[in-house]
Amino acid sequence: MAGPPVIIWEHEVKQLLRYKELIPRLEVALGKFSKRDSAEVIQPVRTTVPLQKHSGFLGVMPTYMENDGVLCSKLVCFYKREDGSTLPATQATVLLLDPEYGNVKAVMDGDVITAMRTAAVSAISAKMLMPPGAEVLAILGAGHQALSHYNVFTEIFSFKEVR
Ligand SMILES: NC(=O)C1=CN([C@@H]2O[C@H](COP(=O)(O)OP(=O)(O)OC[C@H]3O[C@@H](n4cnc5c(N)ncnc54)[C@H](O)[C@@H]3O)[C@@H](O)[C@H]2O)C=CC1
Ligand SMILES: O=C(O)C1=NCCCC1
Repeated sequence: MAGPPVIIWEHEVKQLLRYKELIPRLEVALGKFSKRDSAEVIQPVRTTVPLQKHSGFLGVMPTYMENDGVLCSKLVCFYKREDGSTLPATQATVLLLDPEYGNVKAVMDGDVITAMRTAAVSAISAKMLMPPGAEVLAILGAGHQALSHYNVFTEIFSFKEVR
């Protein structure tokens, strides 16, 4: 019978996730999603609960990959912060469940996953859409997403300049 869930903290997620492994896996997952085959991926549109008092939302993002035996959900709170606020704009947790029994197998910090997954899918779209020979990378903002996008874009492409 299942034991208690494994907890995977932020520093451990950071050690485990590498763009060179994440990107090919995401490309496969995106391909499966595009097939619209319910045995490959069921991923309903994110459900959001407004947190009006706090100018934010709770987003619930479940996915089931029957063929791969993967059942998981991200829970993410995101907020409109005041200019200059030092509070995080998003905070996320990812739960991995056993699809047969329904028990939670792992509770993972979702902040690094959110930063790296979002940037990795941008990089995948750039692989297909970026004009060949593009020399300048421009990023708006300088927060978490800006940094993760900088990291992955400079890891897989060669730019002469980043603005
Ligand atoms: N689609 C997805 O999967 C995800 C989307 N996001 C979205 O990405 C955005 C950024 O998220 P984080 O990097 O985590 O937030 P963050 O708070 O770490 O960074 C936001 C940055 O934008 C800058 N900024 C704000 N207004 C600006 C303006 N008018 N012009 C230029 N820069 C401006 C801020 O100074 C800050 O550096 C948010 O809108 C968030 O909701 C975040 C995570 C996942
Ligand atoms: O899809 C996500 O993940 C997020 N989207 C909007 C902001 C927070 C995270």
